[in-house]
Amino acid sequence: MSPDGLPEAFDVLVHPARGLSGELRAQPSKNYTTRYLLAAALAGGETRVVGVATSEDAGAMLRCLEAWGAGVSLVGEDAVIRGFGASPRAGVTLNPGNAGAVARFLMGVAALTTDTTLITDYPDSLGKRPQADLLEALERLGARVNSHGGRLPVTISGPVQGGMVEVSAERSSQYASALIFLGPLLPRGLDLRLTGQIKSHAPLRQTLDTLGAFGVSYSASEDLSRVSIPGGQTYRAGRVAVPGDYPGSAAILAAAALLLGEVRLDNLREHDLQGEREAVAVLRDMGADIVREGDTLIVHGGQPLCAVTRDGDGFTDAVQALTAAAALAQGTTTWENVSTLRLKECDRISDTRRELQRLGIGAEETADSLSVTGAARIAGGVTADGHGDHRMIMLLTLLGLKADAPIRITGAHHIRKSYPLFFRHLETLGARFDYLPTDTP
Ligand SMILES: O=C(O)C1=C[C@@H](OP(=O)(O)O)[C@@H](O)[C@H](O)C1
Ligand SMILES: C=C(OP(=O)(O)O)C(=O)O
Repeated sequence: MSPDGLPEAFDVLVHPARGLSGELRAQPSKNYTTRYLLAAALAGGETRVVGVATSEDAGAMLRCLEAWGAGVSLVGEDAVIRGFGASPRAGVTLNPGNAGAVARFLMGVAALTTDTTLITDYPDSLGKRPQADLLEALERLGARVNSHGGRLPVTISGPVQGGMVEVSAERSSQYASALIFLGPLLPRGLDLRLTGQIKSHAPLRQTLDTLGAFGVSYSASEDLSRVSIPGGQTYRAGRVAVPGDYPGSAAILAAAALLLGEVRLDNLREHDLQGEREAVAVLRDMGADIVREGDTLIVHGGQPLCAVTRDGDGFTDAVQALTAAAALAQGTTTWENVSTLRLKECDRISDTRRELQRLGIGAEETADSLSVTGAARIAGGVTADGHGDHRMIMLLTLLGLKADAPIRITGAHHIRKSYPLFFRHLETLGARFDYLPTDTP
């Protein structure tokens, strides 16, 4: 059993639900947790990160920072970090699990060390995700890099001085974020030029926001194609509070919109840099009844939904959740400009299309878009493949709640990557799941 009371590895059987009602507090943001923990470690003194996520990705960051020499103690819901500043230990092997952002941010910082090796125990997921754009930028800065054809495992050694460097932001914003975290600690700082069509602006802004929260100065052009960070700075230790998580909450909001009842979701501040905040506006445009009262969103579910066409890049981690709404909306919804979804925990375009089709829902793809034609009903009674991807599992769960007969989702424990209490939260709203232990983690 794991701390959430669920088997270590399991499939989930999702029972159809008539309605969802009740109140929840949104879990802590994944993206801010990883950033605040890293910045706290890069600071000299002690930082209290208030209300950290308990997901596997947060755990991966804590484990790696500790291996590099940070002091880590968990006090209630907070993490207290004693930083290593600009001097992480040399010769350490880090395993960020399946956490892409964690892996990439650590690769950037590894240029402060000698012989940091990053490995993964997810060779079929993180092990396949591309790292070359970041590794080449680090090499151009003077780092020594060994990789497995631009993929993990990689070994990185500094020192690097800094200066001007280009990095492609076409496949992921995480490469640029990694360099931005490194920049202030380099003697010459960084004059970063982002090349290609920049994707995922929102997490980049969260990275810059984090620098600001730790007293680091920088300047950035409006379109983020240039970021200048003066060198020789320090991250200032202190106290930061993690806001609520919009990507995971988007799945709760979509579930609440699809089913009858009233759901109140607290801890979601209105002015937030998480792009997935846009999920609220998208659901409203589809016909959902969502009202905001301060940090609480109130959903009156069961309204008929209609299709929309949107550029999905601004809310990349909410596309799967919104696809559940699209699968039951009238008409064909298209998420455009979402090519980066192919490079996440699974291929969130092709794999999603296949799972939807298997459930009898019309779906089509192009290189950079996904279109979904809403079905009047979903028969269910089938097994769907979770693809080891927490966001695919959220999507399939929502479809199971709306189906006529239960849907079994394989590898549902991978939900713990970002939202360990996802099933528990839905249970408190009235959903019913059977957890079926499996052998293969
Ligand atoms: O910087 C981050 O924390 C993240 C950036 C996004 O990735 P891409 O920049 O690869 O789109 C997002 O999908 C991921 O969950 C977290
Ligand atoms: C893609 C995701 O995370 P990461 O890139 O950090 O693995 C995600 O949370 O959906």
